[in-house]
Amino acid sequence: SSKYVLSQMHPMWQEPLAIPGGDRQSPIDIVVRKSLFDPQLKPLVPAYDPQTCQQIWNNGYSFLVEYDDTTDKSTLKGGPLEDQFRLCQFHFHWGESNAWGSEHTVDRKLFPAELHIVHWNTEKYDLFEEAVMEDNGLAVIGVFLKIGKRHEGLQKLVDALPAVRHKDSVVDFERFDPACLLPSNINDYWTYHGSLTTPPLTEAVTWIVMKQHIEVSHDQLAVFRSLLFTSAEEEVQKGMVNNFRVQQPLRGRTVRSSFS
Ligand SMILES: NS(=O)(=O)c1ccc(NC(=O)NCCCCO)cc1
Ligand SMILES: [Zn+2]
Repeated sequence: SSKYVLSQMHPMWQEPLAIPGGDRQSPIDIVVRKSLFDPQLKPLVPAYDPQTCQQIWNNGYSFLVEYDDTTDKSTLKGGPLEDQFRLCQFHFHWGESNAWGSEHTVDRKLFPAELHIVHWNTEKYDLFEEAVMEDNGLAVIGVFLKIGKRHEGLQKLVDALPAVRHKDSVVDFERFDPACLLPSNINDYWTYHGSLTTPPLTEAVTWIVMKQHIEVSHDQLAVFRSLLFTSAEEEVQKGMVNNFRVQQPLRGRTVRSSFS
């Protein structure tokens, strides 16, 4: 584990003084021995159609790979979820060094990066914008990244990143199946009720954090760090690194595990 003082970080946005609700914020530290095995948790059922992949967008926080979420072609159900959810985007959070970068931690262990696959509840809501305001509106799968062998499936995405170097740049991106970024075992996960980790920080998320990480190479992660927070017009260019939120108080919440 890496004991680093990150106090001199330059947060990309100011933590608001008052947070909506504020007692189920994300990310959190997952204390493994305090998580509760729930035998009623079902296997997760992601069903993604790569044809719904549309574009990559640098939004000034991260880069989002966005999917057409106007039909039920790419869905997530099962696990802790009662309803069917629709894939809308995935993105990552990472550090300036391999010593930190993830948003969630496991027994305080930091990972160099974390993938978030974002879905919204299409049984209860008609638009993402509605779902993002409701307590069971979103489901986000979190996957930790470790530095190791090159991830062949990720390379197609890495090769496209120079085209979205600056904030607000967008490039077409087709036929990418996010399932290739999931670990081989998706039956072992932790789940808890939390929030978005960037504004609007709304407490709408059922988090599903995979126990098994995926591996990417040092060079692949280095390309993430070549992106910029700033748009092409700005004089001072800022490297897109450390785009993670610090851990938030658990406030009495229980983290359930799908494995004992
Ligand atoms: N880091 S996180 O908690 O996974 C997260 C996910 C989605 C968002 N917001 C988001 O996707 N807004 C885009 C709305 C586009 C509507 O289609 C913010 C943070
Ligand atoms: Zn995220």
